[in-house]
Amino acid sequence: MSTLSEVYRDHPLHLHHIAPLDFSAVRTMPDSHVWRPESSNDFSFGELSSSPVPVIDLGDPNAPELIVQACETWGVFQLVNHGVLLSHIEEVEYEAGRFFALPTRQKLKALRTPCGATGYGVARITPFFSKYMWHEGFTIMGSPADHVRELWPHDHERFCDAMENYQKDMKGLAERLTRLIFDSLKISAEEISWLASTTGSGGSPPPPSTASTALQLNSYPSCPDPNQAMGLAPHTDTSLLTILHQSETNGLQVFKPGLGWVLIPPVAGAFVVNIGDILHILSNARFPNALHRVVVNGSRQRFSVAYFYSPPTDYVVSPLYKGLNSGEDNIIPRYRSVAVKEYIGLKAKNLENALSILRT
Ligand SMILES: C=C1C[C@]23C[C@H]1CC[C@H]2[C@@]12CCC[C@@](C)(C(=O)O1)[C@H]2[C@@H]3C(=O)O
Ligand SMILES: O=C(O)CCC(=O)C(=O)O
Ligand SMILES: [Fe+2]
Repeated sequence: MSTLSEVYRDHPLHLHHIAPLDFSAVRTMPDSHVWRPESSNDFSFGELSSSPVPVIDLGDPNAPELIVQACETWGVFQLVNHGVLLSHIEEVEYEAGRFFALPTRQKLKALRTPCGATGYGVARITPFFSKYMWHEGFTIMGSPADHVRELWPHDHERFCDAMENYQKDMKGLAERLTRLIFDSLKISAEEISWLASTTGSGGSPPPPSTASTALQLNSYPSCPDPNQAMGLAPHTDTSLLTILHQSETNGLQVFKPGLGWVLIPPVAGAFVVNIGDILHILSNARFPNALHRVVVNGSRQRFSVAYFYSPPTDYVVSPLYKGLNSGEDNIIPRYRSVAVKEYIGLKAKNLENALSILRT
């Protein structure tokens, strides 16, 4: 089976000639980065909406129902009391900050290779937009050692340990959430045999989990003209689900039909969990794949860390959710089946039209 980085390497976007702007060197907005000169008219009142994205306590006995409800109405929720050590979150934020604070010529040593998916660079969705984003990223799949060894020859282990510990934590949490959501959708255990079992029965060790995962460090430098910039353009994630930690600066917004762009304010210690394209397909469109974007700030740099969790690359995704009541049985599938790696290829060519290509 191919790994996630191999699959992304098979679908290169030729971003290698695009390096992020040297944000520390600019005092005015280069035209290449100016969005919406016609003013901020799509920052609708949704931002001031009185119905915020739900904040759910994972220790609450009603958490499963609350999560499914949030998945249905928003495709996104915030999660507190999730059991992940605060020190692990802080270490990742600290190391990410240390990386992005390096001088540009240092960061460029970690620049993604021509077809590579990992390392320093612009967002993968960049070629689909005519303007550049006010953003720099660092993509990790497994160990980041090869990218950072050169930057800190005597001291790269701290960075690597923080990223690897955090990925372990995220994997555990993602498995827990996936199991909870699939149980609620009455999707049988055989259908998700790829999910590591925590209740290894009969003394046999649980099967190795082969989920596809990636970690993305995001930095949005402070911007001389935030109203004309875009931190991260509107997109949905390619994952089953994404677990995001944002620093204490506002910026993340989700699009809710009928409401507009709604701010997801940072809540101390919370994760933002959002539904990606793959769970949207698996749920037969019962759960929306949350469309989200990031706006930038005039005085503060913003950071976030996103963990993308998906089934193995050769897993065939199909609408498994058939309705909860017998009357709803045999609901018509809205999408045709698609292997994870095939879907990544469709997205590399078509971005948000990838889903409509699969529509039955
Ligand atoms: C596992 C993933 C998920 C990726 C691609 C690959 C590594 C980097 C991820 C992101 C991170 C930034 C937004 C996004 C839209 C982007 O441009 O790169 C994400 C994308 C996706 O969700 O498709
Ligand atoms: O920075 C954020 O809050 C969101 C990042 C994001 O959407 C992503 O990495 O896919
Ligand atoms: Fe995203």
